[in-house]
Amino acid sequence: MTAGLPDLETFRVTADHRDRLAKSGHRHKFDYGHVVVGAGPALQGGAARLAARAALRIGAGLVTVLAHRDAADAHAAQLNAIMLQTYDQTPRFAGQLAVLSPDAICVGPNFGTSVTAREKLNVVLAQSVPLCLDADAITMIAQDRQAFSARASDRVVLTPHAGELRRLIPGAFDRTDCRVTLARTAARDLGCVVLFKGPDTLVAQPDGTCVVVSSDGIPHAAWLATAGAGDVLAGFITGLLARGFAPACAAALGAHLHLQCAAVVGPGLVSEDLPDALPRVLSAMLSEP
Ligand SMILES: NC(=O)C1=CN([C@@H]2O[C@H](COP(=O)(O)OP(=O)(O)OC[C@H]3O[C@@H](n4cnc5c(N)ncnc54)[C@H](O)[C@@H]3O)[C@@H](O)[C@H]2O)[C@@H](O)CC1
Ligand SMILES: Nc1ncnc2c1ncn2[C@@H]1O[C@H](COP(=O)(O)OP(=O)(O)O)[C@@H](O)[C@H]1O
Repeated sequence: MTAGLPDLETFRVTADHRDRLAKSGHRHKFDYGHVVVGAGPALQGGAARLAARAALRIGAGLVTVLAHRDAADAHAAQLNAIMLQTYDQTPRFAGQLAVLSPDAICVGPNFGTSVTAREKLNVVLAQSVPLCLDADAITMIAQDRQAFSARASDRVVLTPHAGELRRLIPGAFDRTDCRVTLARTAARDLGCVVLFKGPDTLVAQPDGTCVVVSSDGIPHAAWLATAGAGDVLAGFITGLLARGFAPACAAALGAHLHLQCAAVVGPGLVSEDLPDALPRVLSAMLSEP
């Protein structure tokens, strides 16, 4: 248990997690899953690219950024291993998504909250694969919570910070400031896995299960308070979803690895550094007996 968070299990990496994170044998890239990251407005693609790079670093076999054609030049100039697919009109977004046939999808990081962004979010919600919904996706869900709850399930992970969680469950914030209660309330009311970000990250499930991924004792964790760190976390989680980790496990393990990356990078950390610290973190973790 963690101080100040009674009755809460602390997330710990197990041998099974390590086995499943490793890549070995004769498997090929398609065996490790395909992540699609939905991107937003043309000149604001950085957050989607951060998520995409994080998903690739955590071992998804393929990662594609799906963007409007207007944004293609900006993305193409900055993507190499990550693939790029475009659509020319919002109605074609669904068709392109079907062609890509992802194993997990991330939407939210600078996705926008326009009418067309909402149409695309609805297409994503209709997919049967695991989803990580962050940032602007959460803001849109908060505007029509009932419709989301009717479609949500525990294959969906929402990753709100405190501002976003308040939008999702404003009434609960009037009743309590207990972060555990807030995370559990959101998971129960929305019917999906909720990762509540903060120095202590909470992962709650609709059945009330809740684990904490604590930053206690992790050097330099406070350097995660920087723009884009959450976008990277969304990418880590989506990559783990594509690799077949169950949503609550993907969320907690993703948050754990995120903290370990901060410890490796240290002071001066910016969000781009986090995915690129993952090889050192994974090498150390996978060589543990
Ligand atoms: N490099 C990039 O392109 C970046 C893009 N970003 C995108 O910018 C968009 C807006 O996201 P923001 O979160 O900045 O703005 P939001 O407006 O969604 O949320 C910020 C609001 O929530 C409040 N708040 C309360 N508790 C908070 C907490 N613990 N952490 C953060 N805010 C808290 C803030 O005071 C503020 O009013 C998203 O689409 C996001 O993905 C950001 O992730 C930053 C980096
Ligand atoms: N002081 C801190 N200690 C540990 N982790 C932190 C701290 N501040 C922020 N984080 C982590 O950094 C990430 C920030 O995400 P978020 O607020 O969504 O930022 P952004 O929208 O800029 O990407 C979350 O994973 C959060 O848990």
